[in-house]
Amino acid sequence: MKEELAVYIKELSKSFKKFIAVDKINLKIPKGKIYGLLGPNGSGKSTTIRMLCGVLTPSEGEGSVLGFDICKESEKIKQNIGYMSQKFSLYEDLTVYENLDFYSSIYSLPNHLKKERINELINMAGLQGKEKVITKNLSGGWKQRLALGCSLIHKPSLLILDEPTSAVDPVSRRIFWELIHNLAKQGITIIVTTHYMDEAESCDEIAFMFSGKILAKGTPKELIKNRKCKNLEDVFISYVQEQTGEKVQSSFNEMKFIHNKEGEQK
Ligand SMILES: Nc1ncnc2c1ncn2[C@@H]1O[C@H](COP(=O)(O)OP(=O)(O)OP(=O)(O)O)[C@@H](O)[C@H]1O
Repeated sequence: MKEELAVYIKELSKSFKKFIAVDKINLKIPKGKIYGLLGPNGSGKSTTIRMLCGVLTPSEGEGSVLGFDICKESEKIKQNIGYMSQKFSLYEDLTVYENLDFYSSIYSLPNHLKKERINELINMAGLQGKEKVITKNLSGGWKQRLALGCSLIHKPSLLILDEPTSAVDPVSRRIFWELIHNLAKQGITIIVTTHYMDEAESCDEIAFMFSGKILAKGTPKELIKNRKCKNLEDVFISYVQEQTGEKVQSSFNEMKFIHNKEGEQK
């Protein structure tokens, strides 16, 4: 049912002049799920996310995020979601505590709730003992967890993560994903874009984007089983080959195609 969905979008498109960046996509994301948006560079993931966050007006289509209309109620969407990108949006010269305090002011958290909420997030992110450290002196993994804390300061029920782990080491990626799973267990819906197949496999559902379209969606297990492939990377490559009629030479992430001189596949 529609009200059980955190995100519902129908035939959503975005064009920049004549270029179609997102082409009639449909998504239904149930509350409390971790939903992965996958696709090579330029496939339309960030444009989709920007429309879901209410910062970019769709050219066509309709939809709602947390029950708010994406075309008419973008301000309400912005107030009710958490967003974190690979750039982290932290103030490097402020301490860990001051960054959280700053975000609590942006979201107008009442003074009597501030301290408690900041302490909750410091515990959630494992940042105890680092409250007074200047942010620029933190490693990438710590900055990432602080950025996650800042994005949760107003207790959003939907968290949108745009390539959150692309700037951190493998150990930090694993710790970060443990935090994400804990948040989902608390009922927070999570939408995450990623290039990493292991991350895609730990999502409840995924959609694979290519050239602005969604080529396939479902649970990782379903997709692998239905396509009779050994892993998700092979599933996606097989969909791209079917769509383009060309052979994919390299990994999903780079998507290089093999042509012969006549433009036919080798
Ligand atoms: N404001 C804009 N004006 C013109 N073209 C744009 C604009 N924003 C995005 N595009 C184009 O739309 C396409 C999709 O971009 P988008 O950033 O959504 O892809 P992506 O899948 O998020 O890729 P990446 O992983 O590199 O961020 C790209 O070809 C991009 O150049």
